[in-house]
Amino acid sequence: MAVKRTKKPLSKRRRTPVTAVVPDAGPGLHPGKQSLLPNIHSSDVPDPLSVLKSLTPSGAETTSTTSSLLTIKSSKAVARKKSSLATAQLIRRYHTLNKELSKCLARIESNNSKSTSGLRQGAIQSQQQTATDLARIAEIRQEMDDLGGLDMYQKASTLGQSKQRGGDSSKWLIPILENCHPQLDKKAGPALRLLDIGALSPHNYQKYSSWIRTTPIDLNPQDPLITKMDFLEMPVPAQKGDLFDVVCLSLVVNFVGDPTQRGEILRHSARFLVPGTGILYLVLPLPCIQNSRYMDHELLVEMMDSLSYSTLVSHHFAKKLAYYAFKLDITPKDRRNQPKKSNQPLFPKKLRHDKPNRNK
Ligand SMILES: C[S@@+](CC[C@H](N)C(=O)[O-])C[C@H]1O[C@@H](n2cnc3c(N)ncnc32)[C@H](O)[C@@H]1O
Repeated sequence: MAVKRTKKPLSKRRRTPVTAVVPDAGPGLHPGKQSLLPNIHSSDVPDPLSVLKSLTPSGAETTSTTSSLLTIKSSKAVARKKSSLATAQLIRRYHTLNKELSKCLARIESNNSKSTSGLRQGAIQSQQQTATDLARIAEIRQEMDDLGGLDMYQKASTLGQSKQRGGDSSKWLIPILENCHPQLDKKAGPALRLLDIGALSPHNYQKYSSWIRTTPIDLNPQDPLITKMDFLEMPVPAQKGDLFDVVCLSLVVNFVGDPTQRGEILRHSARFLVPGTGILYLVLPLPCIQNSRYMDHELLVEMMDSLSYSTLVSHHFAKKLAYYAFKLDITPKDRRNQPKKSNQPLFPKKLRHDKPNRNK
């Protein structure tokens, strides 16, 4: 069902930078289960790849001496559960490190600008802080490497996409696209262009290739069919005909450590869509929406409205994930004459739900 939000009068709308506050939560983590997962350190996981391999369902112990089918099944289930926990822990630790890394980098950048303009005492303090941050960055990078780096994170996420864990998130989008394009002849060739950002597999939409043409991109492609590309540096299509009908950001925004960059990714997505019909498909871990002190459904919708996604076509909260489909306005703000932007964030970090068990 399409929910058309009433627009504020133009004079009341703010147009300053968006800072998307999406708290850390690994993909596929159920809010209620988070406290059961201790924070892991590199020393706790000496060789994540072998942990993952040994714990994958196919590696479950099912020897010929196993006395009954029931035992085989339960040992597989236990192995699957352990595998699930190992991947979830790895993903979560990677996210935490990524976020801390971004904070250190942002602080260094801000201290650099302070030390060129500020007072001597302040400059000394900034230099000390920068030295501390640089040392911490080295530790963080080492721990990330020890965990297997982005490559291992992606392998863990791919495991999280496997059918046993609910599959990839493309299936929720398909009925929405069918509803949005009722006249579309699915046999007449791939009429819809879809940009899959942060694609772990190039085959997520293969079943629908008769009517959807997919362009998968990723920072670190796991398949030669995926283009290596940082979306933030992806050039905006020069021709109208090169715009996309769908942009997918499935479990990507929460992956990004820096809140300003999260906002930038969402803002940049609007430049790739066909105005008036283009759909942004946004998937986030459910705790980002339902278990955060700073973010919730209403704030997300308000933020998206400020980025020219004023129509929430549909949303759905599953056990672990929140799915959103937003439609791009017919006249996106980026393509209007805008007054000069202020440096103040449009959505500063503000406490919305002060409850003890909520994510920070
Ligand atoms: C958790 S995986 C998401 C996988 C998949 N989309 C899914 O729904 O399961 C996040 C992916 O986003 C990619 N990513 C993050 N920032 C990106 C950027 N700026 N440009 C392209 N890919 C990016 C990462 O490399 C990583 O592979």
